Amino acid sequence: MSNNNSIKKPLVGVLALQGAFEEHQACLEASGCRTKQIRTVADMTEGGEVLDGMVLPGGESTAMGLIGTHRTNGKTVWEAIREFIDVDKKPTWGTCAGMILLAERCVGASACIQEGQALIGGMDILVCRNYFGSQVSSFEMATPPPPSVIGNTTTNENIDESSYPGVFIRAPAILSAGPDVTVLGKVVATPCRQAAVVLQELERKIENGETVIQMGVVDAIVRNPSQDSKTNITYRAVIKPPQHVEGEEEKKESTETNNDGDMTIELPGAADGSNAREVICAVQRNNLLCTAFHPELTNDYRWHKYFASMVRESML
Ligand SMILES: NC(=O)CC[C@H](N)C(=O)O
Repeated sequence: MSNNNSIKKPLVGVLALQGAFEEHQACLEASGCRTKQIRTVADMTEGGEVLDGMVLPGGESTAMGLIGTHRTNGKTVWEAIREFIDVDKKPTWGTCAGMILLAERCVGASACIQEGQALIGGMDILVCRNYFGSQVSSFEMATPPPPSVIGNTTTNENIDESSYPGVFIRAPAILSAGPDVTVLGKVVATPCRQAAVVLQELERKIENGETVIQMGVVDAIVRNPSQDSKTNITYRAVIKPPQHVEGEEEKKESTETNNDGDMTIELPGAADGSNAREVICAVQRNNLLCTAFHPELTNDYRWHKYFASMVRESML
């Protein structure tokens, strides 16, 4: 095994089934990485060089799920990516549709998939698809800047703490995040009409004390037992109403996950009559990074540089 990683440029795979993969490649290359388009399981190892990280781009998560879970023989691309994340612990970043794929739980209409959205999972978050509206209501909004790059920051590299131009295109929002997820950014935004209906239905169920498993609009990942001891658990993600113990101070945004994978959530409340809510737009959990917006559609490489630093750090 060659160990000259300090001079080796990281090799980042970009899932290229559909969506904005070429734009990600350009930004990653401008941030000191080499890139490779990934369409099949074989692409992930072909050529003898292992990938150091992976990016799942924006696009259409249902379409990507249909291709990514298609099995000809051997592993599906989704299974290979799960292993890449869980077993190899390689840095993986999902943007927009890619973030949906990395979520453990997802609400929002996915009309054509009966068994629920084909999620890869791994990030302990509940996302709402298309929260910010349809394609025509795409917009740009200031979002918090990414964390500063990890590792050897040269002193002459200025740390830019100005807001980051978030490009939101049919973007999902994160409604709640588990206790070991680091929230890297929040925005205040009104859900689109369709998302408001989904939220209302979720809120109604939660208020009635109903446990949400799959309610038509809720797609929850179902893990299968596998050979690997690390993932040798079968659970169905379940959303339960929050348990308020009398006298205990009410916890904001409480999200707890027990060992069965059940999740107790509290949805972000409407701030005022406009129904705007404070939702999460960027998170990290160990080797996983998710952003609801599209950093690959701007000339601001700060998020790509941050991810590149996560990848370099993992190679040490
Ligand atoms: N720009 C995007 O990636 C949009 C995501 C899309 N709304 C989905 O559900 O997959």
